[in-house]
Formats: sequence, structure tokens, C-alpha cells
Amino acid sequence: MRPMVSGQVPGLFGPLELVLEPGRLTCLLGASGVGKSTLLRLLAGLPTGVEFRGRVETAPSALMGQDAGLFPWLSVAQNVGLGARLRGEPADGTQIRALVAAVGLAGLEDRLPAQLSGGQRQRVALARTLAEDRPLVLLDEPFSALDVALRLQIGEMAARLLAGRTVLMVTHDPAEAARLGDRILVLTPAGLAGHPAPPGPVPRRHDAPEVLAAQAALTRQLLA
Ligand SMILES: Nc1ncnc2c1ncn2[C@@H]1O[C@H](COP(=O)(O)OP(=O)(O)OP(=O)(O)O)[C@@H](O)[C@H]1O
Repeated sequence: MRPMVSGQVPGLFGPLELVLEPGRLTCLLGASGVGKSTLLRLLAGLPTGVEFRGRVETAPSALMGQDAGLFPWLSVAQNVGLGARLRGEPADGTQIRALVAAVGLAGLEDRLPAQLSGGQRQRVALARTLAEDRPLVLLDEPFSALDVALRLQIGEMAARLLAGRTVLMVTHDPAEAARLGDRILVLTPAGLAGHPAPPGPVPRRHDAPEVLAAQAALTRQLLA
């Protein structure tokens, strides 16, 4: 199915139609406060605090936000297995270890969040999102708290691990959208505008000429 939001929030945006391509990573940009997180929350089936008029068709989703949102008293492995725990299901230790290894944290399963760096905490949050194994993955500025090098590294890791899933990622960073977006959309009060993504599979090289050109064009569009 194609998750979609069709409608408007009077005084904020729209009318618009957001339709996600199955198996592709869509990046959503736009000015602060224009309603990007609202669209994400509509797709997640969460309350938005605004008056949405329209229709939402969505799928079971996993949402990862700006702050890693880890439980400080739970270990890395317990945080990754949190979804199962909350549903009262037994944790799958093998799957959890595999996911912790996939985000490059093998051996740190028993650490508490306070014993990790910010980048490592974001990677735990990514592993937890993947552990949910939902058809739709919603990422709300997931790497915005990271420095440039970590943003590149963890963004690439996320794009590889999320390959083939239907993903909507809100970002403020045109460079990130140019590297990671199969599709790029810009939200304005008037609605959604598409922006051509550079050619080639994601993650793309940050310094590839087409990626730099898309970053510049996108920045111009955001400044317009
Ligand atoms: N719980 C709420 N109650 C009332 N208004 C809200 C609530 N949450 C968001 N809003 C309003 O909805 C608008 C859109 O917020 P939203 O978080 O979707 O924007 P955004 O584009 O994601 O912004 P940012 O880039 O700054 O995160 C804002 O103007 C905000 O004031």
C-alpha cells in the first residue's frame, strides 16, 4: 500500500496530497513550524494538536525522533527490545544482538545510555526502530543533534539498513536530503512541492557533483 495524507490544516498548510512510494526513502524539508512533524504524526496515527481536515491512509509504523528517547535505566539491548517488551512479547535475543551489531555497537549490549556518546545513543534508537520491523518507518530529524561527520556516517548506515522499506524522513538539511532521499519534497504553507533527487541509489556520496548541485538547488528553493 501507499501511505498517504490528503487534506489541509487551516492556517498552517494545504490542501496537499502526500503519497509515499513503497520501498523508497522520501525526504521532507520545509521551514520551521510549517507542519512537517504534523504530517509525520498523522501517518503515525498520533495526536497532532492541530485541526486536520482530510484523509489518512497509513500502515503500522515505527517512529524515531530527534532525541534518541532511550530509557536511561534500561541497557542497550533492553532499549532495542523495548517494543516487544511493551507488547508483552518475549525479547528475541538473537535479533537484538544482530541489530546492535548492524549499527556498529557489538559488545555494548549491556551498557546504559549514560555510558554512551550521543552518536552511539542515536544508533541504539535506530536499532530500536529497525527492531519494530514495521512496513512504514517515520524519522523526525533523526540525526540533527549530531556533528557533521557522525551525520554522514549514521545517515549512510540508516539508508543502507532501511533499504527497501517505505520511509519518510523529516530533515532541515538540504545536504542530507540530497544524499539520502530517493525522493525529495518541500512543504510550504501552499502545499507540497517535489524536488528532483540526484541520480543513483542512496546513500549517495556527499561530494558527488550531482549531490552538491542538488543541495545547492534545494537550498535556493528553501530560501525562495
Ligand atoms: N500539540 C500542539 N498543540 C497546538 N499546536 C501545535 C501542537 N503541535 C504543533 N502545533 C503547531 O503546529 C504547527 C506545526 O508544527 P510542526 O511541529 O508540525 O512543524 P515542523 O514543520 O515540524 O516544525 P520544526 O521544523 O520546527 O520541527 C506549529 O505552528 C505549531 O505551533
